[in-house]
Amino acid sequence: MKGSPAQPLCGFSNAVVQILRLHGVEDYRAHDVLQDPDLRQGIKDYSNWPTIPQVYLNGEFVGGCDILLQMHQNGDLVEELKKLGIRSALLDAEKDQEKK
Ligand SMILES: N[C@@H](CCC(=O)N[C@@H](CS)C(=O)NCC(=O)O)C(=O)O
Ligand code: FES
Repeated sequence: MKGSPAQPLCGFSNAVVQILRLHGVEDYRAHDVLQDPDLRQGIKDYSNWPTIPQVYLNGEFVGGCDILLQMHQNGDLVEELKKLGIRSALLDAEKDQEKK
């Protein structure tokens, strides 16, 4: 990403942080490519993907901001988190809604 989860330095990186936060995912490793030109280029070569941010689940490249947003909207992100043993906080938020 650009910047850090606490202080994203680009709207695209910020969007990814916010989507993950919505699902209750705050404990992940983030690397600031603005601090490291080799990482900035190297991660693009590694994933064969031209832009930052890049999201990896269990070491597997998932996509950037657009793809994460799409996965958030179509329910895939909840499913992918489930595969990692992470229960999305959004599921509990929905339950709370039902109770009201
Ligand atoms: N549509 C992209 C938005 C991200 C994007 O366009 N990133 C640009 C601007 S931050 C980028 O990484 N450019 C190459 C670079 O800055 O090294 C996505 O889905 O992630
Ligand atoms: S830093 Fe300018 S669009 Fe991301």
